[in-house]
Amino acid sequence: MNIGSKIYVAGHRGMVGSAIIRRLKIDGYNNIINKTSAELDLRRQSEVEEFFEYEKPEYVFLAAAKVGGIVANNIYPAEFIYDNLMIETNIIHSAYKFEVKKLLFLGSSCIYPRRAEQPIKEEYLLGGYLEKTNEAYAIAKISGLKMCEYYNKQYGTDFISVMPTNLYGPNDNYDLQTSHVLPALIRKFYEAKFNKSKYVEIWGSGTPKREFLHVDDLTDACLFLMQNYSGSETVNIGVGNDISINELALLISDVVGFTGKIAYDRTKPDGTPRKLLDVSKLNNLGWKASIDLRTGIKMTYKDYISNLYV
Ligand SMILES: NC(=O)c1ccc[n+]([C@@H]2O[C@H](COP(=O)([O-])OP(=O)(O)OC[C@H]3O[C@@H](n4cnc5c(N)ncnc54)[C@H](OP(=O)(O)O)[C@@H]3O)[C@@H](O)[C@H]2O)c1
Ligand SMILES: C[C@@H]1O[C@H](OP(=O)(O)OP(=O)(O)OC[C@H]2O[C@@H](n3cnc4c(=O)[nH]c(N)nc43)[C@H](O)[C@@H]2O)[C@@H](O)[C@H](O)[C@@H]1O
Repeated sequence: MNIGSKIYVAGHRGMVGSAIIRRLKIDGYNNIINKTSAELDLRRQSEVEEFFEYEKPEYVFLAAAKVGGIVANNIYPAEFIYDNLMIETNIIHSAYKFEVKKLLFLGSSCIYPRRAEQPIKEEYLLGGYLEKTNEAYAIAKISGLKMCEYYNKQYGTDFISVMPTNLYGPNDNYDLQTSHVLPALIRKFYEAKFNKSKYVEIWGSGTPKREFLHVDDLTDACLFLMQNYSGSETVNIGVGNDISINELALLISDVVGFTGKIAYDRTKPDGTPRKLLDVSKLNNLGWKASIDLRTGIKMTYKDYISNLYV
């Protein structure tokens, strides 16, 4: 990939896609193409093929997907499997058909078995049952990474798959019904402080553990892998440590400056008890995360506040 290469970032308005674009521009790439879902619905095969035939991108970052937190995944499994299977199938097949030089597919740590040994190595894939709350999404993501593997095997393509852990950062989704835990808690603690509420309600028991990676670190890893890695084996992207949801809530309340109490809505699901990625493969390739969680949350909170008043 050089600065004049034609690069298609699918999902460029999302948290990950927008971070990839930001970074590509900083690095001087000047031939980036993209389309919103209103301009090109990636679930439509013929439209996607027409787009690839016309644009002939050389490199593709596949960051378009139907994405959401635990409750959205649990309530809308049909949408999560249909949208994601269609988007992946159309883009991966078009990338093969119109001779894309290299494609990077973004999966997710929820592809691994619910009870996987911790930390989770790449080879634990398909070694056990999936977590029910995001099974539909996970099956679609497993299909996507397997498509990359099979196309590489049969057609000799250069499609790589990365499995990021839970992400956060600027341009995240702050809708309290559909968001992930970190943006939801930033908003809940901010609003509770603003409204002088006595407590903030978090979902579930607070005991599940999660690993959080800032999206700028993710982007750095994706560009590093696009430049330095080829192969059908997936690569985990994470920070290598995790914290409980309770600890996360305390950290965010501290950053925001909320002094009230935390309450628990136990009618909401806990999901996977733990999903800490083993990132030794990525570390051995020469990449490590650099943004620590407190610093990342401070940066994200600042961004959240600045967007409230625009
Ligand atoms: N967020 C996380 O914690 C996390 C963790 C692990 C992996 N990932 C992976 O990272 C990738 C990006 O996630 P994200 O958090 O950036 O998601 P996001 O903020 O929800 O963005 C998703 C993007 O996909 C696009 N999209 C959705 N449906 C589409 C369709 N039918 N046609 C065209 N575009 C469509 C949307 O485009 P428009 O804005 O134009 O509608 C949106 O910009 C996904 O593959 C996800 O699985 C995310
Ligand atoms: C990365 C994504 O992870 C998702 O799983 P997953 O980490 O459980 O998704 P999250 O929605 O981030 O929830 C993580 C944990 O935080 C708890 N939690 C506490 N308060 C809240 C809140 O206000 N909002 C949210 N959303 N959670 C909250 C939630 O019950 C769960 O135990 C998958 O469903 C996706 O498919 C994807 O893989």
